[in-house]
Amino acid sequence: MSTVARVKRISIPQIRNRKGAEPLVCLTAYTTQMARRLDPHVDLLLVGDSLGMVVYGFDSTLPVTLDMMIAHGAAVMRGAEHACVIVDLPFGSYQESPEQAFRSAARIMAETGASGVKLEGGAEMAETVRFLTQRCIPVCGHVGLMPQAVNVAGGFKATGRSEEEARQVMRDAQAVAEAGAFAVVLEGTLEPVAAEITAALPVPTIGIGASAACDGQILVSEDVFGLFSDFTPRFVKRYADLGGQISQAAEAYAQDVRARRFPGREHCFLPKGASRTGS
Ligand SMILES: Nc1nc(=O)c2c([nH]1)NC[C@@H]1CN(c3ccc(C(=O)N[C@@H](CCC(=O)O)C(=O)O)cc3)CN21
Ligand SMILES: CC(C)C(=O)C(=O)O
Ligand SMILES: [Mg+2]
Repeated sequence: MSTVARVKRISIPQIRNRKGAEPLVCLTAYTTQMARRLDPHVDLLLVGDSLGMVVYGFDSTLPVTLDMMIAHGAAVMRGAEHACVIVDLPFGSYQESPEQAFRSAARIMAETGASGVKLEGGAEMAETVRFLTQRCIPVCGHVGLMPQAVNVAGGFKATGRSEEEARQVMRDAQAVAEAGAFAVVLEGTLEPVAAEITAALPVPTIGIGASAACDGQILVSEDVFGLFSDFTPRFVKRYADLGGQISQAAEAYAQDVRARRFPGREHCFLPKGASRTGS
């Protein structure tokens, strides 16, 4: 046995056991470098299919492929040692049948080393959630505003406004939890509905635009750091303006190159004995 002290990764049972305890801190990550920065501060990193919109510039998450999710999932795993890493199943990779979902999820597990997968859907996906969890694949549910359903919903719209919608989201959350999901993401859901669902479920709810009543919170990291501005959902709080800093840095670099201020002697490979400071 190794005597070297190593950081042990947060496990799926540890995430599940945080129900009603300290809030679960979650963010998305798509790259190794971002994962490295976030890893010490979060409980869970989600490799979200939102990368289709944030990284690839698509106007929905529908064009995202399983191969893209696997490439980014593996990249995030190379940068994260402490956080539990979960990968989204992309549109078209799981809706057809539990068997299709298993084949896609098994590729994610084997080829990325992530601890579990997330899939969108409620009661209609409960059978699939059970099929995966009974076959060694931890599943996180995702109900309420489901971005892969954008064409059915007619936009990215909050849900739970009518009594009927509220009952639907509750039914969906309970169905996936009952089917074995270790946690359920609640997106774009009115506060009283999110509070009721959180009280009813035996597993943690992770909210995005679903109020402080949830057992945890998640946001898209690029929204949090000011690196994405195509749109800003009202549930986003921005903690930095890295996009503005990149613009300023690019402008400064361009000015330096045009004025021949960059590169300086310290950036050059010089013959032996040449002075770096003199001219
Ligand atoms: N950068 C980013 N952040 C996200 O949170 C996110 C993605 N991308 N891509 C996938 C989905 C899409 N999401 C979205 C996108 C837009 C709104 C939005 O504009 N909502 C409006 C209300 C729209 C309505 O109700 O008609 C808002 O004011 O929040 C919400 C969630 C959440 N997800
Ligand atoms: C925002 C979260 C919940 C997500 O599904 C994603 O980033 O794709
Ligand atoms: Mg997603």
